[in-house]
Order: sequence, then structure tokens, then C-alpha cells
Amino acid sequence: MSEQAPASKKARLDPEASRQYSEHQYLRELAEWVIRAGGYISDKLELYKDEKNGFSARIASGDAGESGSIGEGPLTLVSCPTSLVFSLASPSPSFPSSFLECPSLSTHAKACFHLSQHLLLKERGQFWPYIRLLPETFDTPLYFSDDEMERLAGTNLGAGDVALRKHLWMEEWEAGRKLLGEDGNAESARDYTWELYLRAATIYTSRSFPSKLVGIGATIFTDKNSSILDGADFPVLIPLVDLLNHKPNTKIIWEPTSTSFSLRTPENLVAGSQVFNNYGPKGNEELLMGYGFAIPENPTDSLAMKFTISPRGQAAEIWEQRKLKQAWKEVFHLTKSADVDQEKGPTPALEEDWPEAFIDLFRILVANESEIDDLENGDPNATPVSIRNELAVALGLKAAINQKLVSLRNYDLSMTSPATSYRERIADIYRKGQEDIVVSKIKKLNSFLESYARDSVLGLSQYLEDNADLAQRLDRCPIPVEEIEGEDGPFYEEIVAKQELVFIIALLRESLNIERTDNHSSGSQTFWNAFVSALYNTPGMSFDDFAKLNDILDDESEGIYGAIADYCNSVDEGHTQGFISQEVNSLHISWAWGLVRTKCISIGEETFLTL
Ligand SMILES: C[S@@+](CC[C@H](N)C(=O)[O-])C[C@H]1O[C@@H](n2cnc3c(N)ncnc32)[C@H](O)[C@@H]1O
Repeated sequence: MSEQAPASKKARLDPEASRQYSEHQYLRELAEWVIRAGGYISDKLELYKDEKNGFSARIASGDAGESGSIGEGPLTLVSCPTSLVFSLASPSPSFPSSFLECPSLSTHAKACFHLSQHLLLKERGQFWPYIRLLPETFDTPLYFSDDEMERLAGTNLGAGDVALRKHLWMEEWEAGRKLLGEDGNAESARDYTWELYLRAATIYTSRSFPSKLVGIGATIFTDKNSSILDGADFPVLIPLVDLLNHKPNTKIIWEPTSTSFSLRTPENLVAGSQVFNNYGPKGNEELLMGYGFAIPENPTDSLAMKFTISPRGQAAEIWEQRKLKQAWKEVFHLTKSADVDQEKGPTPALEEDWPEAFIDLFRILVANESEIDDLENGDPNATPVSIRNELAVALGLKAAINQKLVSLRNYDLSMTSPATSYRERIADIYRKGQEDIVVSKIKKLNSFLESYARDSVLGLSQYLEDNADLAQRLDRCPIPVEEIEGEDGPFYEEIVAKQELVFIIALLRESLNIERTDNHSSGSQTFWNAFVSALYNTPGMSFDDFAKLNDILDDESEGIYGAIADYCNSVDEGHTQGFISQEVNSLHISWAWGLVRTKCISIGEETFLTL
């Protein structure tokens, strides 16, 4: 049965009776203060101080039914009246309107100074029963010593995010203090120390709610009766409600009304167990940075990936037309990939495991000239762009994420010097979570590359292995060189890279002699069948189509193409008619070389021809 939200009459408890809510005097007084103002705490709830997680709430053990559970939900756990919600909308005892209205001072800075004021006021402030329970210090990285920061090296937080936040907050603090001093409050401005500002700012990151979410009005009238904060979102503190700790995936109902904010649970809680809130699907990076804790095996963990490269030239024009550009963000949060399915089904698309817009930009960034031309002249939103392109995306992602893994592992101290403090432990938990995500992503990419590449890619070494006679002949005939003018005199360079040359010859052998298409190199029959059929089914791609349009080559190309053609013929010496049933000429080379450049991709030492 659902419990009704408390009537104010019922809520006005005798302070004696409210003792049951806690054995801790300040917690008890906090409860009395909230209840007196019209708030509520379920009488099934007990507030206590947990050595590990600070103040917490649990179901009182006296409330166990026979099964140990407290009956059916939803149950209102706690409720705080709007009059006790602390925010910039609560009266500020003495800040001048010039301070609160200053357009160059951020809302965040104003909120931090406002809270600092109440921290300084102590018992003279109207929120004292709440303020005195707020933590003095935190385990967020801004409180870490240099040694403790070393534990974060190689992670996003170690790489500058912490330093950046400190810098931003310090700038806000300096600006606010200057403003206070200018108003003739130089003496009191000195009370607003950096330590106090840091404490106030961290109280907000670790326990505030956004004003818009809880429906707190954003219009404040200052002493000049002008309004500030119109439409702005600002952090609010909700006494009592903010005592609950976080547990991922906890079912909890946040219930804002015009007069109160309540937490209700639909779960059937067990007597003696801690009652949790759910701060949202936060990863350990956010929990550590904002709250000073991290959760082992956090099911809502994520890895933030920033993208700082942007496409240029034609690629930038294509990107402008891509629909997914709308979903572009500067930072993407990657989550852990599901385990690779052992039974290989159809190859999953990359966007099933990665943010779509992230994959889409990558496709444009790695597109080669011919792919960009295809997008420009065809559908600019085509996906996948080509098999070559999709493989290049997967490989690019693997290289980028592998870099993360290297830096996470390079600085990992957890094996050589096990954590001895809480801060070191949470830093290690955070690093381990980041590493788990990266490893799962690499596994998934490997499986993608394996299945995607199975029949759509041919490796150079595989081809040479299948054609040992060609490999031997190539070794016997060195590739011709050309003379190049350098700063220190002329030097010599092979006219074509060996990988390209092998694939030029392969293309001529396997594709040109169309009558022999069912007699491809052993071992790669499936690939060549698919390749040749794609070639002859795409207008303009076959040699015949190409020759019709390009019967004359310019002189410069003619020289190099002719030299490569001579080389091919010499490699094939003694095997007349075994090559392409005719002499290879420069037009053949021009066609095959163009195809190789469009369809090949290099991965480390290996080069692949793709469908
Ligand atoms: C909204 S407050 C919760 C009340 C808090 N325990 C207190 O003492 O006031 C958030 C803070 O509680 C602690 N906390 C919350 N959930 C936690 C968890 N699952 N593990 C460790 N600490 C937690 C962290 O110190 C965090 O900054």
C-alpha cells in the first residue's frame, strides 16, 4: 500500500518523539528543524553516521516484518519544504546588489560566495542546523596532494581536467573577491579565502540539485528590486534529502512540488539496510571529480573521449552535409562493450558499439580522395562509405583507443605499490574502470576487423604466400629507381612502392584476363571472385571502360607508367601469355595503380586490398 505524503499536522512532531530518527545529536536536530518547517521523514527511516560513507539513512531494524522487509512501496522517505531549500534564491544577508547583479560574475561564483557567507555566519545564519553538518574536507582530486595526484597520471583527470577546474574556480574566486573589495568591504572580502571557496564549490558538486530539475523559481529580487538569474540554472541544496548516498541503478522517485521536494522509493526495502538515492547514470570519472568516491565495477561507468581534430577542405564540406553532424559533441562518453559473441553472426555495424556521430566524423576524416568524390557526387550521407573506409575507421579507432590503454597502463601503480589510503584506492578503482572500458572496446574492434575483413580484404603477404613464384621473381628483379634532386645532391628512389607494385601485378593477373577469372590464385578465390565481379558491375571501373576514356596519358606519367609496364613485362619474362595474354602497357598501369590507391589500406607493416 502506498503511504500518503505527510499532512503538515502529522509532520509537526514532538521533538522528544523525533529522537528515534537518529542517535546523532546534530542529525536529530536537523530532522527536528526540517519537520518543524513542514518537512517529513518516514518513521521507518533512521539517520546515522557511517564510518565509510559519512552521514547516511537506513531502514530502522525495529521495522522488520517476519520476512525482514518493510512492506510494499512506494514509500515517501524524506521531504524538505521549499522554504528550507538553500540556493541563490534564499535571502542573502549582506551581499550588495552590485555583487549579485554583476553580469561578468558567473552564477556559479555567486552561488559559491553565497554559500561561503553562510559557512562564515555559522549559528548566526538561519540555515545553521543544516550548514553545520556539511563536510569540511573532501576526497575529490582538487584536495589531492601532489603524490596522490600521481595516482591519476595517464587518466583524463591526471591529464589536465583537474588542473583546468582548479584554474576556472580560482578565476571565479579572484573575480568575486575583487568585486566584494571594490564595494568597500575589503576587510570582509579577506574572510573569503580560496579554501572556503573550494569547500563551497565542492559542497555544490557533491550534493546539489539543479534548480530547474527541482522546480525552484529562478527570479530573485535584489535590494534594488531588480531581478537577477532570470532563466538561469543554479545549484540548490536540499537539507535531509541530500543525506542519502548513491547506488547505481537504484529505483527512486524525485518528487518536486511547488511547496516541497520529496524522495519516494518504489522498492521493498529490507530492515537494517542502507537506503540509497540514485545520482544518475554517472561514471567513476564524474563521481571522483565531483563527489570524491568511485564504485568498483560501476555498471554506469564511462570513458570520456575528446575530439580535437576537424575535417578540412572537401571533407569539411561533406561533413557540413552529414545529418549526424547535428549530434556532434566535443566529448563523447564511451561505455563498456558487451562481451564478444562467440557464435559469429552477421558483422555488427560500428555504430552499434560507438556513438554514431563519433563514427560518422571518423568516416569523413579517413576518407580518401575517391571516397570524398563519391560522397560529393552521390549521396553525401552514404554509410558505410566503402569497405576500405570502414576498415580505416576501425583501425583509426583502435589506434586512438590503444593510446589510451598504453597511458593508463604505463602509469598504473596498483601492482608495484598497492594503494594504502582511501584516495589512492578510489584513484585505482577509477583507472581500472577506464581500462576495462578500453579493453572491451579493443576486443570488440578486433572482432569487427576479423569478421568484416574475412572475405572483403586480401593481405599482401597472403597473396605472395599463395603465389610463391611471383614472390621469387620480384626478389630477383629490383624495382627501377628514379633520380631525385635533393638539397645535398641527387638521390634515388624506387619508382613505386613494393606493396603497390605487387597489387598492380595482382590486379592485372587476376582481373584483366577475364576469361581466367575462375582460375584465380589459390587461397584467395572468394576474394577475387567478389572483386572482379564488383569491378565489372560498376560503370567506369573495368579496364575497358577506363581505356575508352583515357586512351592518351600525359608525357610525365607516361614515363613512369611505361617504366613500370616494362618492369612487369620483364618480371613475367619466360611466362609469355601467362600474364594477361598480351604485353602490359602504360594504360594498364595507370588503371591498376589508380585502383590500388583507391582500394588499398596499410595497417602497420601490412597492406590490404579491399573490395
Ligand atoms: C549527497 S552526499 C550524501 C551524504 C553524505 N554521506 C554526507 O555525509 O553528508 C554525497 C557524498 O556522500 C558520499 N557518498 C555518497 N555515495 C557514496 C558511495 N556510494 N560510496 C562512497 N561515498 C559515497 C560522498 O562523500 C559524496 O560526496
